[in-house]
Amino acid sequence: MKFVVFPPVDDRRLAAIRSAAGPMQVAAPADANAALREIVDADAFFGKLTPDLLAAATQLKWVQSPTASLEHYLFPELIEHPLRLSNMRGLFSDVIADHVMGYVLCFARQLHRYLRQQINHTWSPIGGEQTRPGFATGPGQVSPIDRAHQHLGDCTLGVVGVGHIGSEIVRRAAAFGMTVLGVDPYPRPVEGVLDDVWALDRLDELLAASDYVVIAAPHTPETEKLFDAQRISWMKSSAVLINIGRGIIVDLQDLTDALEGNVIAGAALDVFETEPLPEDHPLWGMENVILTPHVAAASPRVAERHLDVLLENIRRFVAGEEPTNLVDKTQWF
Ligand SMILES: NC(=O)C1=CN([C@@H]2O[C@H](COP(=O)(O)OP(=O)(O)OC[C@H]3O[C@@H](n4cnc5c(N)ncnc54)[C@H](O)[C@@H]3O)[C@@H](O)[C@H]2O)C=CC1
Ligand SMILES: O=C(O)C(=O)CO
Repeated sequence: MKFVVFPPVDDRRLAAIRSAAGPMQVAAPADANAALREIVDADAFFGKLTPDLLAAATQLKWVQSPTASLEHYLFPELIEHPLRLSNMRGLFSDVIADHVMGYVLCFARQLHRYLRQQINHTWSPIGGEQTRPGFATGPGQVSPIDRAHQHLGDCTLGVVGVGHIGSEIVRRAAAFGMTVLGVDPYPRPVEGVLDDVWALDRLDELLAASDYVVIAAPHTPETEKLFDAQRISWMKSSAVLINIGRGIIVDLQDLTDALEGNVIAGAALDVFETEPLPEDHPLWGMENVILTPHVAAASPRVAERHLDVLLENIRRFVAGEEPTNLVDKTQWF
């Protein structure tokens, strides 16, 4: 058996790969021509598979993608090929869920607006001029300041795509006392937190009920521009749209128009239809928008987890077992 790694990885990783591969031969070609020669009799591959490499392979059975998302990895010959493909999903679920809760807490407590004020040394409670929220209007009355700051226990968070990342978001939101909803084409309960994940035909119901809508779905032919003007208009006018899945799922122009027209109250985005977001895009200047540059998955643990998945799948391949994170190539996830 033979395993090819291309493009090359560092020496420490290569040593770990060789150790996991045991009796399986490991080739680490230094350039594309060498990779074309090595892949001819390879059984397994890790890295960036191109149409040329696949065409040269004669007995490839398993490929491990280095990324979670596959929209830039798949091509027609690969989809049709009988080989098994596994991806890197699940490595960042906890840290991305933390990132999402960061967005939620900013909007609930207006932290993103107070940060802007802090830069200008401005003391100005959002919602009004009073300096003692909760006491300004007398017992039992809700002051404008109180109204401008949410109680998370009163809020509903709806997740679109309850997979690895979506499940972690559901767990965290529930721990903050939020009501949680979820839709997924393959609904599976999030144990102890959300028994009834809805089928996709209830997406608009989820949108109408949620104060925070979080997109944690992959880019697939079905999710492309899923959030257009019409779908965004199903959301509450007080709601916030959060996207940490893929930028193409949200029509950026429609979202911009919706924010400018107060169709929804805010947005927090880590991924964009165009990355980097152009410098002159109107979203940069909106006070009710939080933008992060595709960093929701960034964490010091990712590199080790990435290697762990690869090594586990090499071990499984050698043992004749199914890889973890197997992908349905026709569905792109
Ligand atoms: N912002 C970032 O840095 C990162 C973003 N991602 C994105 O997050 C996506 C999800 O990652 P995981 O949760 O690990 O993957 P996963 O495969 O565990 O979960 C994806 C879920 O989305 C569901 N889904 C598929 N089509 C759908 C549709 N039309 N509507 C609603 N749900 C649908 C699937 O059934 C699955 O349950 C990835 O595909 C990737 O695009 C992943 C890693 C980092
Ligand atoms: O692997 C992915 O899909 C990512 O977005 C990593 O940031």
